[in-house]
Amino acid sequence: MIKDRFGRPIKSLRISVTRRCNLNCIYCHKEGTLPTNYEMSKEEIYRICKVAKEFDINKVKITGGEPLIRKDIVEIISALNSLNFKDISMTTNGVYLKNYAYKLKKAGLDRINVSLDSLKNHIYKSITGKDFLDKVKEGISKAIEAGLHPVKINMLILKDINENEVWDLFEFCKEHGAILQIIELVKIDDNSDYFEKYYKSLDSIEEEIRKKAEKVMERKFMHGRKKYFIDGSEIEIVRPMDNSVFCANCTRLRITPDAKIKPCLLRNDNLVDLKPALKCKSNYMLKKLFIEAIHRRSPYFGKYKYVV
Ligand SMILES: Nc1nc2c(ncn2[C@@H]2O[C@H](COP(=O)(O)OP(=O)(O)OP(=O)(O)O)[C@@H](O)[C@H]2O)c(=O)[nH]1
Ligand SMILES: C[S@@+](CC[C@H](N)C(=O)[O-])C[C@H]1O[C@@H](n2cnc3c(N)ncnc32)[C@H](O)[C@@H]1O
Ligand code: SF4
Ligand code: SF4
Repeated sequence: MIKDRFGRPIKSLRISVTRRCNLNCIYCHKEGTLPTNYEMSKEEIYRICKVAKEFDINKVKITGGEPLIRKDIVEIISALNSLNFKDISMTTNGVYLKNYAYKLKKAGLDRINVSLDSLKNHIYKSITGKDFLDKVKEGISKAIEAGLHPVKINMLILKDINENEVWDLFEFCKEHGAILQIIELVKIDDNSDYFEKYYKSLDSIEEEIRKKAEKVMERKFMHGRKKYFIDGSEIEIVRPMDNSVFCANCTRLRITPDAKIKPCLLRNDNLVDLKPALKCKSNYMLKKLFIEAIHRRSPYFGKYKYVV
């Protein structure tokens, strides 16, 4: 298992297959990617994943923009499935999920995360810009029916907007057999005004959850995130902001839609462009660039941020 200079093993690849999206969430970090017209082909994604497997990277997450906007998304999942990853997952806004759930499962997708910040139509619309709440709910039901497991519901907490909906969303997840994932708003250059206005620390929410929990677990190789077990259901908490423990346990390498390795969500000064190497027949250069990108990783929050 390959490790970076800070002893962090590289266990998963997080691939943004597009930057395009059918929603317009006000807070969106677009996985930290920069605007581009280039979108990797299915073949390029496959080749990058094949090289990742050679480094013992056994988990892959497909994200966006919105991954279900790509016409060839089912073929992409099939191609990855042929590489025998232990875990293929996707994060989606769920708008197109109803039609895709069975096809994705059949192609080899193991599990799915669906973003849903509110169960109220007007709030959902004010966050995403679109009136698609019912479509997302239908998508979630189909994903569960199709056997994608687990289905996680991503709820990003915004002050004075949806902070009082945690327990409604928890009940919704319980009814559907899904896991609730509560997410802290992350600041990026593009959302700093929004951040000042709507950032909410998760301290009080986590404390409330902790008091109700029968059991707590830590995902050691996933940022040390905490999972709380309540009434036969689960809540996972994602708290990246100023969190050196989160970064110290970061085991992901990211791929941008324009075929660059992105060592950290919050940086764009250390990208490694794979496009020239993708033009070569052999994978030799690709492998060298993977090693270079792993070498460029450093925990963003904590004392090592500026180590080069
Ligand atoms: N700062 C930071 N945030 C991350 C990182 N990975 C995921 N996140 C955030 O975590 C939230 C949930 O991401 P998802 O795409 O649902 O996936 P995940 O929960 O990270 O991964 P799985 O548990 O494997 O499904 C999103 O807000 C992501 O931006 C990371 O490496 N750094
Ligand atoms: C960037 S989206 C891409 C996948 C898909 N379009 C979706 O919305 O699920 C992936 C996840 O990042 C989360 N996210 C977006 N902007 C964020 C921010 N500023 N802070 C924390 N999480 C964010 C979203 O809520 C979503 O769950
Ligand atoms: S659906 Fe996902 S990618 Fe699209 S704007 Fe919302 S968070 Fe961003
Ligand atoms: S180092 Fe920290 S901020 Fe950067 S990707 Fe990893 S967990 Fe996220």
